[in-house]
Amino acid sequence: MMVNSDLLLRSEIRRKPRVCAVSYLNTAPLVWGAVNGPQKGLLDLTFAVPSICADRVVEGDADIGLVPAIEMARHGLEMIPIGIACRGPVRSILLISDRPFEEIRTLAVDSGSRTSVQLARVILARKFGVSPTILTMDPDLVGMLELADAALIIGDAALALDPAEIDMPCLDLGEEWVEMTGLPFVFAAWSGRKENLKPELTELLKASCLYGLGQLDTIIKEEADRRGFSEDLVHQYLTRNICFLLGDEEAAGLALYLEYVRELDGAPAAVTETGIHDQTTGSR
Ligand SMILES: C=C(O[C@@H]1C=C(C(=O)O)C=C[C@H]1O)C(=O)O
Repeated sequence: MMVNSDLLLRSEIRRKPRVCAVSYLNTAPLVWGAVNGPQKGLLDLTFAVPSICADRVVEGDADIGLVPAIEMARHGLEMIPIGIACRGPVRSILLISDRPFEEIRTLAVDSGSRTSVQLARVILARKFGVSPTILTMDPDLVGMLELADAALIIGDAALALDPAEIDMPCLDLGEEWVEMTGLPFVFAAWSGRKENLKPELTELLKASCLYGLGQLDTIIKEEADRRGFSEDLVHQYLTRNICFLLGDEEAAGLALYLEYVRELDGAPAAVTETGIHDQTTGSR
């Protein structure tokens, strides 16, 4: 008995950290070191849409995940200051409407999203004075607009659309947020239960990200090819739209977002930060 529990304990200790990353293009730099670089083989890494990343962390199936900001707050998770943020247009969070925004009564949202659904509610309420009913669906613009007045599409599905070719009112919610508040917006960050955010793991994730940021030319070529996007789009997206290192301004943007969501319907607490104390921002 003693021997068995001892073995169990040791295998627990040796088990690789279970990390759930977002499957979209924006996550490639964050995991590049863990997939292709010096951190390769050190993590039990899986990929999923953001809503599933949150579920895996909350249900204990992952130690840490790229968790949508709203879910970090809802579940009292801690975060490390590395994730997906923007300081202007984000390009991949699009709200497309078949009528003026003030007339939206129903909004179909991508089932992979959690943070941007609440961001859409905040922008629609504060700027356009509407509080639509939310319908959760697969990210198919035509199908969404058959059932709702407007559609929220995120991630690679949004990158596959060309906003210039959409003949309907279209909002970039990153741009809307920055215009409204003067602060960056944080969509997701590496996050988990306090006891799982071990310093070695947070250092490893930081090293993987820094490695990725040093390999952007390679990432742009390989990911453009793999995902069927133009290199120009991927270059613009990863070097101008998305920020990866979260600093004090991102923290302020996150706190304000949570306050605005709380004003809409009460609840989410603040998110606490842990692990890495280097507050360099990722703006370029
Ligand atoms: C900017 C993005 O951020 C994403 C949006 C999220 C959300 O809406 O819950 C969560 C994770 C991020 O990957 C995007 O994927 O387009």
